[in-house]
Amino acid sequence: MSETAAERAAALDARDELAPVREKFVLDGCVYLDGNSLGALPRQVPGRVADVIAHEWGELRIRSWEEAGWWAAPERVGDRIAPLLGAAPGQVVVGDSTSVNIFKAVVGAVRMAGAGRDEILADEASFPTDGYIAESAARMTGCTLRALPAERIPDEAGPRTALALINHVDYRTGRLNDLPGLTAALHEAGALAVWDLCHSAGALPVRLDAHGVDLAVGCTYKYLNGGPGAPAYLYVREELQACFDSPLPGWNSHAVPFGMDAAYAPADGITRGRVGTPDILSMLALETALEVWDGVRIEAVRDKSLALGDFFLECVEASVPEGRVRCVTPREHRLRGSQVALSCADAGKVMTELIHRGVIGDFRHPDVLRFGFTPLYTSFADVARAARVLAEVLE
Ligand SMILES: Cc1ncc(COP(=O)(O)O)c(C=O)c1O
Ligand SMILES: Nc1c(O)cccc1C(=O)C[C@H](N)C(=O)O
Repeated sequence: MSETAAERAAALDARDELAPVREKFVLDGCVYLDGNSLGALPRQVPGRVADVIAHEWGELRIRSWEEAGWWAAPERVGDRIAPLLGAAPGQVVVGDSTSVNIFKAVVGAVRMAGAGRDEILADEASFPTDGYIAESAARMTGCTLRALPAERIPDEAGPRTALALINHVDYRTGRLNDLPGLTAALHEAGALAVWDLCHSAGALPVRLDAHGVDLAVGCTYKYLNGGPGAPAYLYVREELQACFDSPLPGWNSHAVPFGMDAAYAPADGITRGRVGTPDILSMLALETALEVWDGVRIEAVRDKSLALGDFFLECVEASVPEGRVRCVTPREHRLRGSQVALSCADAGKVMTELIHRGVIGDFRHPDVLRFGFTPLYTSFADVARAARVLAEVLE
């Protein structure tokens, strides 16, 4: 079997249009399938960060806010991410963590929703931070919070619903939620759709503008390879920006930040999603990391992601002893993100052993082995090797 799988992998790699992109990353002899938690390092980043430190900080110092473009970086890098989200320019701003942006988006959406809308719906399978922040935002705004399965939202959204906060891809199972359908159902109910794109941005086409998404957030350290703690982003649809009333109106979001006025006046446009001084070193590392996307079609990324997942599942089925793992990721393409999650007895110990043997995935409580596929650098050979090593560990 392993020879056949290796041969098939070689044939698939040989006709992969994204194969050359792998060379743009620093990788070692391991099979790295944890890019859905921390993306690999793009080769260009260390040199750029060294230059920012030595030249822009070391020599230009304070002048860099203007001369090196530091001040405008949150909007500029936002515009660099926007095409990957299917967003026209001027709607994405980079900064803060995803958790902080969830807070801005949820409170901002409640404030936009208007009188009588005092209920927040939240996808119950969300990454925990989404639920924690939504709960606090609900308490602060006098709303009630109702957690429910995402697919119940069309039936449950009603005249009191201000918004629903939904994860595009479930971090644990890899299930892809129906962004167009759920957004349309929320609009039908007069509510706003707020999406967390952490596990979809850079892995599949999102098409925020085309589907009329209201607000969205996401991190940049997974499929966008921005690095540990890289700043997150906030999307506010252009038509809503004039009524976006940020709950964190820091001076960077002021219409005249250097006017130092005691009274707050929000900037126009997506700039009002900013808060305080941006983390420039991380922001510029991210900007450089995004260069790996030059010339890459997100549709090609999606096709390869699904092919990698299909191939992994085939190899696992052919080689892992029957009954040792159960796939908790939907097989259907329309329901799948860019990872495969396998439920397995002693999953924590199994993952430790996989990592010891050079296959890096991760373990999620209580029994899930997660394998993330980053089409820019994951090869079919990686996937065949991961399945083979998994079979060896489980034998
Ligand atoms: C879906 C989702 N939302 C939010 C977060 C947390 O984001 P942050 O640590 O940037 O606040 C993560 C992962 O860490 C996540 O997977
Ligand atoms: N953000 C992380 C971190 O700071 C440390 C370890 C892991 C993470 C993650 O991103 C976890 C990830 N969101 C997940 O899907 O589980």
